[in-house]
Amino acid sequence: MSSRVAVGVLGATGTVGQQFVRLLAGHPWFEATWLAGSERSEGKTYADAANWKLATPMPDAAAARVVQRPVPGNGPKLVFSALDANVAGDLEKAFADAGHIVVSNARNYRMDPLVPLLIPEINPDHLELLEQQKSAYGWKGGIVTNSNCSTMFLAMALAPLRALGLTTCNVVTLQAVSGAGYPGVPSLDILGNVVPFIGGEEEKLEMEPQKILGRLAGDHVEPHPVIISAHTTRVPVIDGHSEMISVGFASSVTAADIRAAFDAFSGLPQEIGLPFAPPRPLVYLEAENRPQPRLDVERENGMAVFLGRLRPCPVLQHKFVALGHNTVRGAAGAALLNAELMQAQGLL
Ligand SMILES: NC(=O)C1=CN([C@@H]2O[C@H](COP(=O)(O)OP(=O)(O)OC[C@H]3O[C@@H](n4cnc5c(N)ncnc54)[C@H](OP(=O)(O)O)[C@@H]3O)[C@@H](O)[C@H]2O)C=CC1
Ligand SMILES: N[C@@H](CC(=O)OP(=O)(O)O)C(=O)O
Repeated sequence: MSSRVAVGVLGATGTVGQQFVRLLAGHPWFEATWLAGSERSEGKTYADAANWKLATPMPDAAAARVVQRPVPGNGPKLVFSALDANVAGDLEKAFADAGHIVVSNARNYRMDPLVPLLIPEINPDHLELLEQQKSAYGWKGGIVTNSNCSTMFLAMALAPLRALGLTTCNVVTLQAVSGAGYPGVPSLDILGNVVPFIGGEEEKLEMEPQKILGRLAGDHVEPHPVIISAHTTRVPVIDGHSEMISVGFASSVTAADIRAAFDAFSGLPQEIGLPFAPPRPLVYLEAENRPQPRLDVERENGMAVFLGRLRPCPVLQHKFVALGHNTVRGAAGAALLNAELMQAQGLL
């Protein structure tokens, strides 16, 4: 019998769900024993239900599992959610109510004041909000979320700059098509093209980092005061969101200060050696034409954020490029790291 903790995946058949299934197959602590989908998939084997789009083969154990109906109370205590946001609100709440710990990718509860919007390298203490959920909402379980994928890479890059007096940020994203799920953006809209609109994305990029970078003050998070302006675009890249970031500070900061802050950035996952923690959360690439999605996004198992091209900005003070894997560090991998931290802290 396996000594790994049994876990479930809601939305296991989708783009992010498939990354969960792939990453969990080799996980040292967790074992996916329960895979759930919509009515479309219920009762089929995972092999028949999932339109597998990853370059690695579908894990054998998952292929043979029968996809379940997402009924609260069924399945293991810990469930990862890769649910479509149209249904995640009601379903995740019902699972938390029934005693499950829901570690979610969906946007529905990210800005709930009592739900941790967790990046373990930045705000592990925000997990203390789980206790408040129990008393305020009466849930027997709880909900922890990871951020929007573009927010993830921006917040990771900005976190070490707080100590330098970060005040303002302008970000322009170039987001991969896998961010829109499957089948996602029609090929005739995206091939040879750039679409300068992703619904709701700019609002999330402007608000979520303030909560993530904020300070836990008893029963709530005081948002970090950084002001962010975001432009988001969809580009014909398969995996990997690039971000062109400019930053301003309360007083003059040198490029050397920023590089030192990037290079020194590390957190609790690295300190306690969580299985999915990248050795360095931020990896600065020296070449003048990096990071690039095709060359860099799969490095470090897709769990690090790659930075480069730090240079002066004549409008704010400095500018640089960031890149991250949107369905790994921006979604399934981030949720796995969140759950690893919770397991290490005895919260599961
Ligand atoms: N793609 C990305 O890069 C990122 C995505 N996210 C978020 O993660 C979530 C999943 O995204 P993604 O994988 O791209 O989406 P997909 O559309 O690829 O997958 C959606 C999943 O939800 C399931 N589902 C849909 N309706 C129901 C229902 N009524 N009951 C139960 N299950 C249902 C689907 O099951 P079935 O196949 O059986 O119909 C499928 O497994 C979304 O909330 C998204 O916003 C977050 C960060 C990054
Ligand atoms: N909107 C993101 C993916 C996503 O689903 O984000 P969110 O979980 O914040 O809705 C993208 O298109 O790349």
